[in-house]
Amino acid sequence: MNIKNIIKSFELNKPIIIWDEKKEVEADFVFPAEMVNEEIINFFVKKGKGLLCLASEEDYLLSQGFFKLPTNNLDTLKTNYFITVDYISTNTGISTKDRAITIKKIATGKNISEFKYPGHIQLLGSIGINNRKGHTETSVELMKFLGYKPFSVLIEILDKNGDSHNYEYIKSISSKYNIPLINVEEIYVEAIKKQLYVKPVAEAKLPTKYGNFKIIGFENNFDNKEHFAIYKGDLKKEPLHVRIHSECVTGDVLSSKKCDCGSQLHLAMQKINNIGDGLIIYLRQEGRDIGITNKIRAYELQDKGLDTVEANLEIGMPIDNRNYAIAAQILKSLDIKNIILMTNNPDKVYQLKKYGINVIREEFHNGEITKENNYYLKIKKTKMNHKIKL
Ligand SMILES: Nc1nc2c(ncn2[C@@H]2O[C@H](COP(=O)(O)OP(=O)(O)OP(=O)(O)O)[C@@H](O)[C@H]2O)c(=O)[nH]1
Ligand SMILES: [Mg+2]
Ligand SMILES: [Mg+2]
Ligand SMILES: [Zn+2]
Repeated sequence: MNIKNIIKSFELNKPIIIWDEKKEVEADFVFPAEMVNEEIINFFVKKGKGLLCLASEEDYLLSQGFFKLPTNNLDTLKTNYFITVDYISTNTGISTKDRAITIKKIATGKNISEFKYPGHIQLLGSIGINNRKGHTETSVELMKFLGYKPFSVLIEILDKNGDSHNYEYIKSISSKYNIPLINVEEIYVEAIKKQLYVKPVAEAKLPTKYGNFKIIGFENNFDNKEHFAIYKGDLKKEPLHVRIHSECVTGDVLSSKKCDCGSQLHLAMQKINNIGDGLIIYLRQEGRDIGITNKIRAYELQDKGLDTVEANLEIGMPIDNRNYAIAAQILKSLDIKNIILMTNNPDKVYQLKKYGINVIREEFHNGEITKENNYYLKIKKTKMNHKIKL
């Protein structure tokens, strides 16, 4: 993401385009609300043609007295619509001049007492990029880390025929007007690198069968799950040995032989105890983050002959739903940047690097191979590209 180009575009009174390939190429023009003017609104409604919206943080809007529209919850995209408003001194509210005034007034901190409603500016509440990766959240987040006030104006782009979701058209608009095209995912990654949603809040001794460790608890505003970490020695050691372990209650707690999880966890504890310095992050991502009940559903199908990949797909779940942004956040909260990662899973390495962690190298980390987990591990190796030695 080229931040200079984005700011340059705004300074030339041009928007940027934020697009989302996952939502079948939804693309919106986006501009900082604090800089809005008639000319840009005119461009938005002429070339964008969708619904003109002003996005801001939900908590802020609520604190200013703006409120949400009732919903029957049938909108699967979960757009967080607030009321529509016009600034009190506007005329009909619909002219580009009126709309620019309304937007500016919201961005300068006016509260609901100075607005008429319903009106012509649709308000949207951002619930944070960690909770939802929509245009609302990404555009507000982008404003924040570019140093603008956290208010964005946005409008969905419809093509010549009035259709949305046309990537070729969006690319052509971007090059015709020389407007930077930015992906939702790029903004998400940048937010994970720049912001800190997690902080260590408690630490205690944890003597174990495998050595004397310390355990750390976190305040987590990222996904609100109770992830924790254990470590031994000096966390300042560089590069630090790190194991990022996803919860497997059947393997870790019940000593199930169906997988290698419990043995991998204990091996990591033994290794770190021997090395003297290292960290294990225990992520509450049961069942590759589909939850224990879904994992049991998948196990039921595996009893009937499906493999671990087919079973997840059969119950309508992704093969692997894990996002390691939270692991990158925990490392960042502990001031750890350079690591040796104990894993056979290339996706852990790929994602951590993407989120700004310097994985100096990966250390092969085989658990116990049993007759019960052999087929499962073979599938992980062949279908999920894990570097398991069988
Ligand atoms: N959905 C599903 N999840 C499983 C199955 N078997 C194990 N898991 C989950 O897979 C995850 C394994 O976590 P890890 O051992 O940290 O990760 P990994 O992908 O094996 O990668 P490395 O061990 O680092 O090489 C845990 O969340 C388990 O609960 C299965 O058959 N189906
Ligand atoms: Mg939209
Ligand atoms: Mg594993
Ligand atoms: Zn397991």
